[in-house]
Amino acid sequence: MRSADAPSPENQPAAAGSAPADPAAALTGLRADIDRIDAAMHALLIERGEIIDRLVEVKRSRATEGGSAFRPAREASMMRMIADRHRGILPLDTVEGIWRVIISTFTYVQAPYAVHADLASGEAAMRDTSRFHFGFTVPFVAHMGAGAVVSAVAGSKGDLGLVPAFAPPGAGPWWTALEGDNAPKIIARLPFVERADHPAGLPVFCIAHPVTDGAVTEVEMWSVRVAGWNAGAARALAPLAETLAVPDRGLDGAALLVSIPLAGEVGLDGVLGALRACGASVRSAALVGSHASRYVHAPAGAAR
Ligand SMILES: O=C(O)C(=O)C[C@]1(C(=O)O)C=C[C@@H](O)C=C1
Repeated sequence: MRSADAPSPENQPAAAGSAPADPAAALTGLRADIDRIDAAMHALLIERGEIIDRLVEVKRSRATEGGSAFRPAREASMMRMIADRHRGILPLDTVEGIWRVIISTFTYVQAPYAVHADLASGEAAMRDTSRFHFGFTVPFVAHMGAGAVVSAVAGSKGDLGLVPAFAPPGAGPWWTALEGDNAPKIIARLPFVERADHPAGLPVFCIAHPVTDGAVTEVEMWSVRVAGWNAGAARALAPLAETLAVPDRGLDGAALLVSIPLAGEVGLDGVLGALRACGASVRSAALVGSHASRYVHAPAGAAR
């Protein structure tokens, strides 16, 4: 069998600028090549499904495996490999979207789940993000507010939640509901592959029951409650860690969701120290998840 990525010799494209002697025959031949490639890709997807069947059996035999099929670390590394090896005229967005749908749908066939999304800060962008990353086979459930999303995930067997990775005006401290060993956790930040013109670029946190296998811990997410929150503390934190801050319990209380890269120099102690140095007192700090570090992709030749 000829390799799917090599055009048949008789269908080699004419050299640039030179028209083929028989354009109709050339078109027929090129379409035959496209049919051959489509059939090979389809056969590979069917074979991928058979591999997933075997993978499910292996997972069942391992004590470490939980009920959910999500493996965020594996997904992040796959998306990075895909972005790195991509070339040619097909836009990276398309390649990324195709693989997101492949992976999410194969996750779904392993263990069905729904995606609960918070539409409170706009429906169109959140729907686009959900469909881009999870396709149309995985059911989409709309909610108004991140708290409702967290509750839906907590009450489900293995569903996912999507909430904006920013605090819209009036948002509450939804992440405090992630405190506690058995509460849902942040397991990913999407999109995996970040770039300025991403077609589904709304930054979202992905929430699920705690991942027992395959969690990615490059960035830890901490829920921190402080009293004495003030403008100086907010300014001191800004260069140290990405933080969502909303009012909490009384006039000068704040609930913070702090992203702390494990490879970074600051760490949780540095963040808490900076808060204290500005007169804020730290009431509690709880780990509420982790995710892969941002993978910023720039086109070849552009600065990363
Ligand atoms: O590698 C796994 O554990 C899989 O379940 C396979 C697969 C995939 O389709 O590639 C699906 C779900 C996981 O989140 C990661 C990858």
